[in-house]
Amino acid sequence: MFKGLVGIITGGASGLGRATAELLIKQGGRVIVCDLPTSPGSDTAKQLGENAAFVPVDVTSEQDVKNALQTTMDKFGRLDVAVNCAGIASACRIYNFKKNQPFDLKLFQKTIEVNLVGTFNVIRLVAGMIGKNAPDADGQRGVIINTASIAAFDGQIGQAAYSASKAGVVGMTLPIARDLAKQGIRVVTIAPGLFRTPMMQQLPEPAIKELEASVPFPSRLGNPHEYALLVQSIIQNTMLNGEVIRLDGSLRMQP
Ligand SMILES: NC(=O)C1=CN([C@@H]2O[C@H](COP(=O)(O)OP(=O)(O)OC[C@H]3O[C@@H](n4cnc5c(N)ncnc54)[C@H](O)[C@@H]3O)[C@@H](O)[C@H]2O)C=CC1
Ligand SMILES: C[C@]12CCC(=O)C=C1CC[C@@H]1[C@@H]2[C@@H](O)C[C@@]2(C)[C@H]1CC[C@]2(O)C(=O)C=O
Repeated sequence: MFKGLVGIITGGASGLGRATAELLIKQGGRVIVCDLPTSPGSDTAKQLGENAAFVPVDVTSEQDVKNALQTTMDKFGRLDVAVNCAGIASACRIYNFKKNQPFDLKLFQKTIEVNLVGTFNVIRLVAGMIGKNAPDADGQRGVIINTASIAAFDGQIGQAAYSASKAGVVGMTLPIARDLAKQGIRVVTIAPGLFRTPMMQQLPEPAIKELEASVPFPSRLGNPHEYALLVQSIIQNTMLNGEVIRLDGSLRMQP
């Protein structure tokens, strides 16, 4: 299905990113796994086989992302798809009245820096390389897929930083799609609900059970493969552009 296709996946060493790398390779694609040097990215790429390579990347660094693009060119000669999965979760109330402590400003800045600025940094750099592709019969050169969260719309208590970072990803989806439309590069954002990944598994199992029960149907955490299936569908469907797609079993998170 994806023979000849080359993708970059940030946050590709874990969770949603890793499942996406697995599916793209299974469908005949080749993948550059980008993740922090401290991540298991190198082992992940080995497990994925010869159609994968790992490049240590902090998505907030211009130089790191440029290195990843250089490796993509050297190893696979082109880039068709970028999937932005790198992200961090944070939780802090705006003011802790028991401790007389305001929200930690550094935590707010870090969350925005990785989730929003990091995603933007990758988009602005991959666009140049995807734009070099010859257009297909439909005039398309490639696709950029971002990961927001339903917290962009129904942010919970303690989620001001995380929700703001993801709302930023939602907000820039349409204008960037418009910026890149003439080059035939599509931009689509997925807003996942609750997925069973290491990010979620920091929570104790009883808390996870409670979260699962809050999902109308199916009342369970999403499987990362289900996220990857949506990535596959976005790649295949050229009409999808400038949109944010919720993938959440119709969950609307409570305060
Ligand atoms: N798991 C869930 O329920 C949901 C996750 N999301 C979002 O999906 C994305 C993927 O999350 P998961 O797979 O669940 O988490 P995860 O924690 O399993 O994977 C995230 C990956 O991003 C990498 N990463 C973190 N900071 C980075 C940086 N500065 N540069 C490069 N890589 C970095 C981590 O090393 C990790 O491998 C995140 O953006 C997250 O906010 C959104 C909604 C729900
Ligand atoms: C805030 C949540 C839920 C309540 C809890 O006990 C612990 C949490 C920390 C991780 C959060 C939880 C929830 O808000 C959903 C998100 C924001 C989760 C991190 C990723 C998350 O699954 C998401 O982005 C959902 O859309």
